[in-house]
Amino acid sequence: MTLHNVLIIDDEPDIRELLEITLGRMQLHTRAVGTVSEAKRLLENTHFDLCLTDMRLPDGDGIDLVDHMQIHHPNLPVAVITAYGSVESAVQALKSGAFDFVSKPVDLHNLRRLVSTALKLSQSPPEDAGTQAQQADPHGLLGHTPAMQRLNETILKLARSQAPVYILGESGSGKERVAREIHRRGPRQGHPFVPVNCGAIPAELMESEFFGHIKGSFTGATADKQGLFQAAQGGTLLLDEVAELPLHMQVKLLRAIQERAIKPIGAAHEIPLDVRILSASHKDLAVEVQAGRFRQDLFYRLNVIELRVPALRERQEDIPLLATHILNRLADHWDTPAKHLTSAAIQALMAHDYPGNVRELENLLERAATLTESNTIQVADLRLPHTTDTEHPDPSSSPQRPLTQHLEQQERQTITLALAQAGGNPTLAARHLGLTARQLRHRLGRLGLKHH
Ligand SMILES: Nc1ncnc2c1ncn2[C@@H]1O[C@H](COP(=O)(O)OP(=O)(O)OP(=O)(O)O)[C@@H](O)[C@H]1O
Repeated sequence: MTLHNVLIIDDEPDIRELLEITLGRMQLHTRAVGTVSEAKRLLENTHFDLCLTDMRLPDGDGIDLVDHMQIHHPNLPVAVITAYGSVESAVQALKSGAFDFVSKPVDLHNLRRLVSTALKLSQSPPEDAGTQAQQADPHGLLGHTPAMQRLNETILKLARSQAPVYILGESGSGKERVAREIHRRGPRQGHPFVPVNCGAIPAELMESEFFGHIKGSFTGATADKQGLFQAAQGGTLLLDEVAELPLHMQVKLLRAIQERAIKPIGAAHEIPLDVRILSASHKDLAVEVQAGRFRQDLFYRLNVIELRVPALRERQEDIPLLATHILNRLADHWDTPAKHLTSAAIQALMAHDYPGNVRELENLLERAATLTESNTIQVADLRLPHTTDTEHPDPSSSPQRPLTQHLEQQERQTITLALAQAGGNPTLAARHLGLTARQLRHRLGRLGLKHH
């Protein structure tokens, strides 16, 4: 077995020694230097698997080194050691491309976690965003437009970092899919990805949902319950619709992120956390902060890196590819031959505005594929607002009907998705939907969805 090589940069001999001893016990080989220039020299002719640098060095700061490595050694993970409580410099280092940080005094548990993540990274060099494999990947983000290629490239970079990412984009534009990709392409891939819809959990249950509780800690707590943070241990937690978090939860969340630990309700001790936090919203959080509805300190912690998912109307050229993919998926699902769009129908799809983005395209095609008997979908079958066939009005689209239908379809999709994400487990799906298991059963019955 080859020993992994770690470069330590710190000007305090005591800390250098402590780190060398600790990493040595982890069967790692170390080299330690005290200045930026020595580090740069060593990096030129020695292979390293990880670099651990202090922030304040005699001839520069840790950020200079992070910048240098992004250019000259982009595949080498670098982590910074920050002074106790200096959140700003940690955030700045993450923004510059450091994959993680530890704060002084260095906690050995955190250090070990960081090192093992880093070593996974250095074993798997970044992939090429444009590969065929990725385009054919059913879980990946489809799209050839420059906007999507840029997004895919950024995702691969962010997957290698542990920095919190705030994903901003219109409803249905693919924010959750982006978050899944960040998780799936990074070193946490073998661990859970837990999406939480912050708008769907009743405020009074939120603390227990997030942090868990101990049996008997409040009326109704009849058994110990693991919270969502613990469910995501080792993996990634997506705080979806994060702008909906009530202020009292924002405080608790900030604390959990800062301390990297949680305390279940009624528990005597904190539990250390190893969870990467991603968040998403269709609302602009900066605006929410200005309006006093979102805490600035939490915003600052979540929004270390901001990633915008383009609206579908900004990448119209991707619509044919997406449409074909969706129709093929439906055909697979229904076990029928795939339906095709006429070129006029493709044109019409490309000209549509999509306030509901990719999800709207999916719904629209599902409706068209369901209602069209033939294997070819024509413009009229799409029932786009400006292409409605006025000579043959559809009796089912009386003024009140479309909204009810639309809502029902949304509900159906949300529930189906939740069940799929929960691996078919209705209790888990109900929890993610903010419903009781009984409420979910009732809805499944009403929508005619059978669940086995
Ligand atoms: N680039 C893409 N390629 C393939 N499918 C996509 C892409 N973007 C989005 N989708 C699909 O569109 C649907 C909506 O995406 P997703 O749920 O990620 O959006 P969202 O922005 O999180 O929505 P919301 O704002 O409602 O939470 C999903 O079924 C997703 O798989």
